[in-house]
Parts: sequence; C-alpha cells; structure tokens
Amino acid sequence: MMHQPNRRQARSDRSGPPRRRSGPRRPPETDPARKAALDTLTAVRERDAYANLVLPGLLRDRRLHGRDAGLATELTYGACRAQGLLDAVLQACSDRPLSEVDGVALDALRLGAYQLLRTRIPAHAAVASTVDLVRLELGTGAGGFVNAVLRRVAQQDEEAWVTELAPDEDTDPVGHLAFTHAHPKWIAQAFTEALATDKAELADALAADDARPAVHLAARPGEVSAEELAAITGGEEAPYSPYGVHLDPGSGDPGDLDALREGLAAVQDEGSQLCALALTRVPLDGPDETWLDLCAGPGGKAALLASLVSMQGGVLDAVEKAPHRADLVRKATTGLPITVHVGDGRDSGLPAGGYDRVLVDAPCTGLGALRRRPEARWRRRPEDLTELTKLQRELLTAAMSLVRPGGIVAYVVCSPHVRETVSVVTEIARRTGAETLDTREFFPGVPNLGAGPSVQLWPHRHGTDAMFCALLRRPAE
Ligand SMILES: C[S@@+](CC[C@H](N)C(=O)[O-])C[C@H]1O[C@@H](n2cnc3c(N)ncnc32)[C@H](O)[C@@H]1O
Repeated sequence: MMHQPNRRQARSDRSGPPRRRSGPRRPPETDPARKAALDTLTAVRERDAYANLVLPGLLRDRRLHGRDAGLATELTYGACRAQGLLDAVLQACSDRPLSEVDGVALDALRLGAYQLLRTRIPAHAAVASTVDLVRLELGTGAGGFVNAVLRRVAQQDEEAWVTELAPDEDTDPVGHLAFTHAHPKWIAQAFTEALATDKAELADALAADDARPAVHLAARPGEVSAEELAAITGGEEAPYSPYGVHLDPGSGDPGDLDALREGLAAVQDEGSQLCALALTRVPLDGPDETWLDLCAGPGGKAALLASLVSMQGGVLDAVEKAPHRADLVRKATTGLPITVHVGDGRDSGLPAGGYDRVLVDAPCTGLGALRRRPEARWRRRPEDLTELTKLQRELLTAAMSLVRPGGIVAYVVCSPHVRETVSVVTEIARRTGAETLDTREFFPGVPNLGAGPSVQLWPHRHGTDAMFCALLRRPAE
C-alpha cells in the first residue's frame, strides 16, 4: 500500500521518535526503496537530472516492484515537489546553514522531512530509516547530525511549521500561499496574474499543482476510439477531448500498456490534445491539406495532427531543432504522412506562405506542467523568461510568414505566465497584422474559459496541464 500525503492532519505519534537506548549500536539496515529515492534526489541535485526519467530506470535496474516501487516513487516525487518548504523547516532545525551541509546528507534530510511532514509513515520509522541510509552512505558522524535535525522536525506537524515559518498572511498573501503549497513565490505570483481572480482560487490552483496528476492517453485517430481505448486500458473517457482517456494516478507504468506498445495510443495531457485539435477546427476557405508543426519534438501533437491531416488526404511537415528529439518525432509518427526536418524553426528554409495550418508549440518555462515534473518548480528561474520570450516571439513571427494568406496559426505554450502567453501573442499580432480569433469557440464543451480571446487551461479548473492556446489568422491578401 502506498503512503499517501497527509497534509493538514496532525500526526498521532507526534511525541517523536524514541531516543536510542544506550548499548551497542545496531548495524544500519539497507532499504532499497529509500535508497532508490535518495539516489534519484542526488542525481537531480548534482546533474540537473529529471526525477521522472532517472527513477523508472533505477527501479527497473534494481528490480523494485509493487510496494517498494510505490514507496520510492511517492518519496522521490514528494520530496522534489516540496523541496522549498522542506528546506525552510530543515533550516529552522539545523545549527548549520543548509548550504554547508553535505549534499547527500541534505538529500537524505529532505527525504526524512518529507516522510515526517507529508506521509503517514510513523516518525520513528522515518527517522531511523533515514539515519540508516546516511550511516551507510556517509558514516556515523553524519548519521548523528541527521538524527538530531530530524528529531527537531518531528516535534510538530506540517501545519504548525507553516504557521511558524510562512510569510504573514495579511501583509504577504501570495508569499503565504506559495509557502503553504510549496511553490516559489515568483511562480505563485505568475499564477495570480494569469488567473486575475481571488486568493481562494490561487489556493486551489497551487493545491492542484501540488497533487499527483492522472496519466492521460490520446487514442490515435482512425486506429481506435477513446471508448475502445478506455475499455482496453481500464481508464475513463476524458471529459473534453474526443481522443482522450484518463488513467488513475498510480495505475502503474503506462509504457507497459499493449495499446501504447502497438502504437494505438500515446501518453498526452488532455490539454495538449485540445490545443492541437483547436488548430484543426477553425474553418478555412480554400485548400486544407498542408500543415506544419514548427517545434515538434518529441512528437505528441505531431502524431495527432499527422493522423488528422492524413484522414483528409493531406501531409504534415515537422521541424525540430534537436536531432535526438527529431528522432522521437519520427518514432511517434511511424506510418503517418509526415516529413521531419532537423532545423531552426526561425529559419527553416521551408516555403513562405506554403502552409494552410501551422502549430507553434514553443519552448517555454513549463510552469503549466509542474505537476508532471516534480523538481521543475525549484529549478526554473524568472530570468529564464527573457531568452524564452525572445525565442517565442521569433518563432511566432516565422510561423506567420510560413502560413498562407487566410491560413491559421496556433500559438501554444505549456505555461500560464502572461509574459510567454498573452504578451507574446499581442505583440506579434500587432506587428504582423494577424487577426486574433476567439479561441474559446474551438474548445467546444470546455467550461470556465474566461474572457478570451485566448484560452488558458488550468489543472484546478479543467484537470489538464495549464496549457495556453491562441489562434491567429493571416489576413487574406
Ligand atoms: C514544447 S516542446 C514541443 C512539444 C511537442 N509539440 C509535442 O507535443 O510533443 C518545444 C520543442 O521545440 C524545440 N525547439 C527549441 N528551439 C527550437 C527552434 N528554434 N526551432 C525548432 N524547434 C525548437 C525543443 O527542442 C522542443 O522539442
């Protein structure tokens, strides 16, 4: 059984772990699940690795399944997501600045603190298992330090620590909510600006962003229906995408599903499906058979677009700058009418005015998919926006010249940050004279889409990633 997060619930064993009796020290015990979690956190910290790429490999190599795999996953992703909150508590409990603590000991402290504050694992087990890990990795001295810090962490629950350490709710409401839901303040601030509603909705948005998401599948059009895919996989048909299926969080590795191995479906957030579909739904005068995906890797949207364009006898061109990601596009679209070009979308050499529909799924901060990338919220920096928004403006400008007069461009990012969403679209529409469409019309059945004309999806409103989509038409000449 998986240990579920236990937020806001006071621990019943709050008295803390029992003190070690005097006498011979027992030898430390190895715990393969916690060791896999520790090694993943170390890879994330030392090599900027992605937890959701490292951990599955470790679980496979070490043959961890079932309960052990579940525990390792919960602890790794949980400790990554909550890192800022955990560090604030650990700092309050440590005589040394955390910056001076050995890296592996810090990883172990985060794992221990996560277990103490956000799971039902008994305090004595959380502390003892963490101290054992550290004794095995770093020796007895480091084990003593970790033991002392975690004992202090265990003296109160998460709610009490938040009350003690969070910024004041009245003078810094965004900082308070950011701390409470373990988000950096600049990200909470960006959500506030994009939502433009009240504090209560910001709290919902941050809480949904902190929860474990369902896996979404996209049925390949023409191969299998969503209804059939749901029946084969044991999932449920998605509420908005006609190709979408939702699996339960924790329903195992979707890569093991036959439907995915056989190319009948792919893992793809429902919001991504809706954005790609919106591009295809806008009525066009004239031909409609040559489409372009300007930032295609790893190929999720390209696969959907290529399937749909092939059903009307058309073809898709795809551009991707990174050669290994272009290979992923080829793999994702096997058997479909697509040509993959390795190149820079800003200067692709493809024919100007040569496309009826163009997708610009631009590189972005990814602030809209933080649920799916556990460490990303602590790695991204506001400074990243300057370079990314420049690239986004350049790619959208290129798309406006690649689409034919009267043709449609979809500008999509997986972010709600207004600097990479509305600001980019407004500026490029003004500069190129593009017509901004009411994008909400092309998300049929999706509620709560705000004032338009662009669409911002949200985990707490729609159960999707926070995808942004704007549809632009190049004026007819
Ligand atoms: C958000 S991802 C696209 C996701 C993809 N559309 C999908 O649904 O699977 C952005 C992609 O753009 C690529 N990229 C970055 N700079 C680029 C450029 N100048 N031209 C073309 N592709 C670029 C990145 O390597 C990355 O694969």
